[in-house]
Amino acid sequence: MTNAVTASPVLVALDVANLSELDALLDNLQPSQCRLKVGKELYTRFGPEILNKIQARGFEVFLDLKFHDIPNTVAAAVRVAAELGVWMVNVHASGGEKMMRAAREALNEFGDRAPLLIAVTVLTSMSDSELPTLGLTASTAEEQVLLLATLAKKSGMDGVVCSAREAAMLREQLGPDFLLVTPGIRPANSAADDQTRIVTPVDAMALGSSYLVIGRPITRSENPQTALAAINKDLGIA
Ligand SMILES: O=C(O)c1cc(=O)[nH]c(=O)n1[C@@H]1O[C@H](COP(=O)(O)O)[C@@H](O)[C@H]1O
Repeated sequence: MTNAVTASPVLVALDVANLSELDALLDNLQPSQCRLKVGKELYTRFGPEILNKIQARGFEVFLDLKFHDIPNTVAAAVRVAAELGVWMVNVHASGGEKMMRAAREALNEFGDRAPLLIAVTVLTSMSDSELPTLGLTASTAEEQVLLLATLAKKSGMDGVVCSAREAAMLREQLGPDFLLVTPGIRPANSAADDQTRIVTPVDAMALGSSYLVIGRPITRSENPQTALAAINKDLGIA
């Protein structure tokens, strides 16, 4: 997508439970400072209307519903996301090559207006020790991330969601243009919460991240705008 409204790589995760919390955040944040991510909680409660509301304020939106289903269903879902005008949408890479290719083909018909299509690899809340419980033979999350990211690139994805801890390895293996969207970002001295594979914003960019997904360190801070401004400043963005 062209005509980006912000130079910031920060995607603020709007994981809020009600409209008053959302409105407080929307009043506090500016489209020139960040993009916004609408996830399962907000979307399940309010539906596509919530996207109109946020986009009407000038924000570009990452619709994070992590689609994972049969190819026909996922293709139809990403097509609707494109019709809703979102800037980025995601699917689970573990849905496989056929599913990802179907999603890609569905978006091709939108040309330049197609949202960026991103595949989730291994969730940043997951640690190496959990992999065997899923029947995965990779001995580390990094190994599984590389496998899924390589498949995602081959299947026509614009990039992947991964931990910034895997960003340098993926940047080297998959080249300069493949987007690396990294959650699990924690400014120094922030609580890790339920994330296990965490990295600071500055380190994440240095490791090769394209976009940083940041939720609670901004949305639960006393002043979200100040928290975001501090992160942008650290990243050298006015
Ligand atoms: O796809 C995502 O955005 C995502 C993938 C992943 O592996 N880990 C992950 O935390 N996320 C999302 O990134 C956000 C992180 O929020 P905080 O942990 O509050 O910064 C949440 O909205 C998660 O749903």
